[in-house]
Amino acid sequence: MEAAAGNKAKDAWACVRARLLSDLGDEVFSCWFAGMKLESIENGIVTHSVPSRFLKSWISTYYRDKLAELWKSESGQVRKIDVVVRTPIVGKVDVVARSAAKDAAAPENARPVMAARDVVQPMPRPAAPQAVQHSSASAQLVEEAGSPLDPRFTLASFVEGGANSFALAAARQVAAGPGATGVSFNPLFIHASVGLGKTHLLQAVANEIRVQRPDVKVLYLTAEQFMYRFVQALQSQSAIAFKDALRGIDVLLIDDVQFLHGKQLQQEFCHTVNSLIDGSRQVVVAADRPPIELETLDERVRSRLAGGLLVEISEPDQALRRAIVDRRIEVARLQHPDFTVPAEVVDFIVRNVTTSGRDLEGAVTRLVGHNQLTGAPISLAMAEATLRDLVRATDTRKVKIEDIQRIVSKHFNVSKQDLLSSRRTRSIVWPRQIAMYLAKSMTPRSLPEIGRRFGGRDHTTVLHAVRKVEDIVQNDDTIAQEIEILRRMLEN
Ligand SMILES: Nc1ncnc2c1ncn2[C@@H]1O[C@H](COP(=O)(O)OP(=O)(O)OP(=O)(O)O)[C@@H](O)[C@H]1O
Repeated sequence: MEAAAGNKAKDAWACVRARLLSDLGDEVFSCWFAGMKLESIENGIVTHSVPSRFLKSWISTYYRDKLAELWKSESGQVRKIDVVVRTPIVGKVDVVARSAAKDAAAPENARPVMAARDVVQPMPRPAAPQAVQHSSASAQLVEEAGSPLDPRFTLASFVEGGANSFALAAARQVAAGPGATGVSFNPLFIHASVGLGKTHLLQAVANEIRVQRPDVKVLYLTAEQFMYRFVQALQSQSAIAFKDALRGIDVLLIDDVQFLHGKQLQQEFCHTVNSLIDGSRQVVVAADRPPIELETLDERVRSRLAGGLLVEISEPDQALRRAIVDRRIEVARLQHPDFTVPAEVVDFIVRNVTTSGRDLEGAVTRLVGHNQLTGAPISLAMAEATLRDLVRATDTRKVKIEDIQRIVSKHFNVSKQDLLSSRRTRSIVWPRQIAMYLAKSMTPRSLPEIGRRFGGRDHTTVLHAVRKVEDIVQNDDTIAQEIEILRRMLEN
């Protein structure tokens, strides 16, 4: 935005915010709009960004008209409101929201975001197993609240490798219960970027407990489902019964906790987790980043979650990728015994699809689909054509911290050594902060890892740098453009 136009837009947004606050009240405003930012106004289209896919859908479904009405009263030229998802912590907009939403159980009208989990799915997914019946009404209430489990997600079907062996060992331990070894980690917090097996592991724990320890009350919920159920219970005046029922759970598994929003819901979540842990019940939580980086969560919730065992699943190495592909081919062959994949095609997938278990599975699934639909045997040429976009997606996501350090050093004319040193002169501190900001926004690396790669700095130093640059980018168009140029250089 031009400076004058930018200021006008910011003023208009301040007025719209104030009207939202006064019309909707403090609680609703802080729940849905506190993290909303104005990204741009172009050709009558106002683009807002929010920190999560869930918020995007909720606001688009329930508040888009309200936003449009308020914006139109500020400027007659506004025609349309767009809401997009920005990546957390930094202000980068990620318009392509992740497709997986795991709440198949929530009623359609109460569920703004429900994309199909796997678009290409050659094997019919078996129906979810019947919920274990517990006698009391409260147990029944909780059973109904749970998200359905995918019976394919078991500990046995989870392929072990260096990237996930610690997480798998912790999951096995929780599934076996503290009685098995006397050791317990509470809460167990598993974090990993997209598609690396968090949901698989959490559901595997629930599936295992249901089979091996049927007396144990286990509940798997996504954070979104937790929110829906709580809101439903509040509306139907059954909140107390619902809270009691939740607190009677033996093992509570909450997935995608980065989507937990709203002050009251976070408080309820925190109370539930506290009372379970205080009562020696097990809590397992998964998220796409460690607790310290869950910026939308209340400080108390973050510190509670950080107080147990933190386990990261990192990107699969070559051996693990190969094992996942081999396993997936084996499973496909159960249904399609003629399905064969030449070794060179397996090598091609393992070398080129490097980011997640989901993409590796997707690659095999596509080959099955192609093979079944066309009858053509799998060949390298066919794989290259069919998997082109998966390979390209992998390539573009591969910005390395070393590249960021190299390009930022060159751009600001400082040496890489200075960038990693402890020198505190402004001419070095600023490029260093920009480099850390880019590392956070363009790579899947966590704050502690970025800190380590920048001369062994603490994660709080990285967080400070990220926030500082983010603030400046919001308010200074020249610096925003300079950073955009660096971003493009890195993407090319
Ligand atoms: N180590 C593994 N062994 C077997 N399958 C795996 C492994 N890692 C990932 N997968 C498979 O990849 C797919 C994606 O995994 P999952 O949904 O558990 O990822 P996630 O970390 O929860 O992703 P998201 O952050 O998008 O929710 C699943 O079908 C899962 O079975």
